[in-house]
Amino acid sequence: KRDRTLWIGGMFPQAGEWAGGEACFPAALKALNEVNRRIDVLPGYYLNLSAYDTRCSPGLGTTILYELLYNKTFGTNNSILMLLGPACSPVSTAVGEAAKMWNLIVLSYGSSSPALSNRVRFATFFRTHPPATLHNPTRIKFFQLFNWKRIAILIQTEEVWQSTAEHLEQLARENNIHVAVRQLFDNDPSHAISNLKKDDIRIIVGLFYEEKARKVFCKAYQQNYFGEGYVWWTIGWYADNWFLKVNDIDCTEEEMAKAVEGHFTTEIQMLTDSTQETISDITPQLFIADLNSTLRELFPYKPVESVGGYVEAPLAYDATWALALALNRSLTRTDLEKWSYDNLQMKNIMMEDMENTQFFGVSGFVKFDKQGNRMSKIVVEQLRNGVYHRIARFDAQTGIIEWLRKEEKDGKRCWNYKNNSSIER
Ligand SMILES: CC1(C)CO[C@@H](CC(=O)O)CN1
Repeated sequence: KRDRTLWIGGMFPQAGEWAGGEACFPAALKALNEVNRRIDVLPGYYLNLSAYDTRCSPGLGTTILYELLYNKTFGTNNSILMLLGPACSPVSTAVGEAAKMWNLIVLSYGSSSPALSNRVRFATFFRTHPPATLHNPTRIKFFQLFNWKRIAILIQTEEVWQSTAEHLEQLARENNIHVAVRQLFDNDPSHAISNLKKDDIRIIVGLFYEEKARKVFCKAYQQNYFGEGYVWWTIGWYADNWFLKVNDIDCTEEEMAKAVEGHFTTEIQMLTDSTQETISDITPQLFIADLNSTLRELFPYKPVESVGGYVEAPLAYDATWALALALNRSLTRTDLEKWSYDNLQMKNIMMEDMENTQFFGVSGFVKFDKQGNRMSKIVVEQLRNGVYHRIARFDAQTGIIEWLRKEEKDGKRCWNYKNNSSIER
């Protein structure tokens, strides 16, 4: 019986730079429904979500935070116990920095900016979406495996990429890998690429968004800086066939296919491969099947994969569960109905309970580190004849690589599929 209500706030972008809320809001609601059906989670209470669309805008997100804090939730005099979201990093940066002033815990499901790991600025911030810096240990692991001591980093001037590059340089130094060249570019990468060529760089880590990736590889093609002997590492979450959308560059599809052939990508694994039942007693596969059918109803004219935030939906589902489980622990230690934004003692209890929350979710094992970050596995893919193949999965916490192409069990051969021994530099 749930005759008492606890309130949480929610921020889900339905438009803007990244409309991740399109799929993440339905996923969060699914988890919330399951939580409210379970008699062992928040017994006696109904967890109510007051959710808003931030349109991925920091300004709008800030006004929504104000609404949630002051205009009470739908006329009740309840304060929200925690905030689920925001998704976009710029919104999390604005809201996350302000929220600590009200002792409000923020649990994002979609923010990748490394800056958000700063525990001084974002004292009450947690996320089930790992920071972009999580790709770096995997890059270093592969450089060590193939004895590459000399690399370059090509960086688009965006905070997320510059802070990722700094972290990568620090890891490289610690593993005596030499970052010979670090090239920044804003819009046109031509000059940066000619510098890489001049320095005879062979291993390049590219940190840029998809639209700039097309420019980079088109310019690389035009400067004949591609093919065997060069190993590019870029980002794995670009749209499929991103390199064939040539209407914003002056290269043909054939030229682009040549330029990008053989490159490697890293991306965070957001849906576990496991088939075991999760905290919500359903398997990850059943979760996805159920989400797909809901999204087909909500977005009948879109393939589910192109619904905003589809890939991150498991992170939103697990964030909702993490929040409910943390509150469930706090309920045994304090009277959450007496929560108010100046209650430091209760905030400390909720912080501790969030820090100690861990469970197996649809995105894999969920546990937060001291910066409020959740760690995940990283998947390495390689583009071969225009098709991405999953090569390996790496867990930075255990240092274990799983080779995913049995015929290349040691992974070594995955380089030599073009016999380009010249890259052993
Ligand atoms: C993997 C990606 C696309 C990285 O950006 C995140 C959004 C953000 O950090 O603003 C969402 N997930």
